Amino acid sequence: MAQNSSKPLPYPPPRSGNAGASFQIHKRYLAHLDVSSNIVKANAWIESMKASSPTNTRPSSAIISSPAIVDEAHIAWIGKHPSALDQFEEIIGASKGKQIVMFLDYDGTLSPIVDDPDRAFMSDTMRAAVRDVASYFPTSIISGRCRDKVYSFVRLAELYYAGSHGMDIKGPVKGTKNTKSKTKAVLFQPASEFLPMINEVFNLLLEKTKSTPGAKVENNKFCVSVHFRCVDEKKWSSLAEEVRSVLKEYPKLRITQGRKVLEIRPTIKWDKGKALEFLLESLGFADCEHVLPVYIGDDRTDEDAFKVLRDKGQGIGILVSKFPKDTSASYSLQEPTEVMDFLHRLVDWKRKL
Ligand SMILES: O=P(O)(O)OC[C@H]1O[C@H](O[C@H]2O[C@H](CO)[C@@H](O)[C@H](O)[C@H]2O)[C@H](O)[C@@H](O)[C@@H]1O
Repeated sequence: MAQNSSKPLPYPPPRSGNAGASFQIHKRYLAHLDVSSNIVKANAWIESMKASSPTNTRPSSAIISSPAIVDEAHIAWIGKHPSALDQFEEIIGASKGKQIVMFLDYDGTLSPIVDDPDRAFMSDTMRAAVRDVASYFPTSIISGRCRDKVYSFVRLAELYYAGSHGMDIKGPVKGTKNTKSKTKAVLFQPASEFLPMINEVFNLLLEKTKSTPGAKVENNKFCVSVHFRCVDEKKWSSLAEEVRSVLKEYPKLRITQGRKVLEIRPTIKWDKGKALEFLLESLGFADCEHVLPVYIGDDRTDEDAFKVLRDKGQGIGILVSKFPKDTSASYSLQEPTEVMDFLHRLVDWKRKL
């Protein structure tokens, strides 16, 4: 059994460099965070949701055997996924002779995580940073949210939007100066046949969960989110069981976990990674060597996009996280304010060219 410890964890986690390379990361710690199956039992969902969005910046003491191990884990993790701000020159170096194309997740990346999903507003300064970035580089928002909802938060008409985890893609009507092809209004909805089923399940989940204080069900058009953030943790198992009991009648739907949320979506082979590939193609960069996709995201569903970039050996994945997570991203940023700093640096660099 792991022991509790009173020694505070370093915050912010150490940033600089190669010190971490010599440490072996604590395997049990990361293994705990890695749940690769999409359909897992209710308890595993719960553990995964807790791990992906801890209530404070300290990893759960239940999975750490000593503070020294936590320090080592942090340092080793930063060694493997260094700050995209610290390594800015390296990232820029990789873009030489290439067109940077930006992909940005919304919640936890452009807006801080808050209790009420309807109030996850983006700051005006972040909006200005995204607008500036989009004036130099083709830019897409890829979100688990319903596309209209994420647009209502971002309100920038010049961007591409991929809502419902990439199952609802729409481009700007006008082409931008950065696109290689003459851009037509892109619209792609690979899961449209699931719409009636998703609505049915949304209503069933609303009914089923209404007796659980704090539970919230959100209709994201081609998927549904069941929020646990405001539910007493003692009730998480029964809430997860309610979700599972509804879903067992719908074998064509699957459940994935995010930050204190269960996400119900069609079983089709489509995710944020596929959306990234689709958007690159729509922008005229399919099989192109002269493109550098940069994807920034904070959640488990963003891993599909990080993995596409890693498997292609092309592009830059940046995970937004304050604590070690198993990830296919190469770099890290700690929180949305660091994302904004990174966007500013990109724009400043481009303006000086
Ligand atoms: O792909 P994303 O844009 O990151 O969307 C994933 C989910 O984000 C939202 O939930 C998360 O943010 C909420 C607001 O900060 C927070 O209350 C919740 O606990 C987080 O899970 C959104 O509401 C979900 O529908 C998305 O699936």
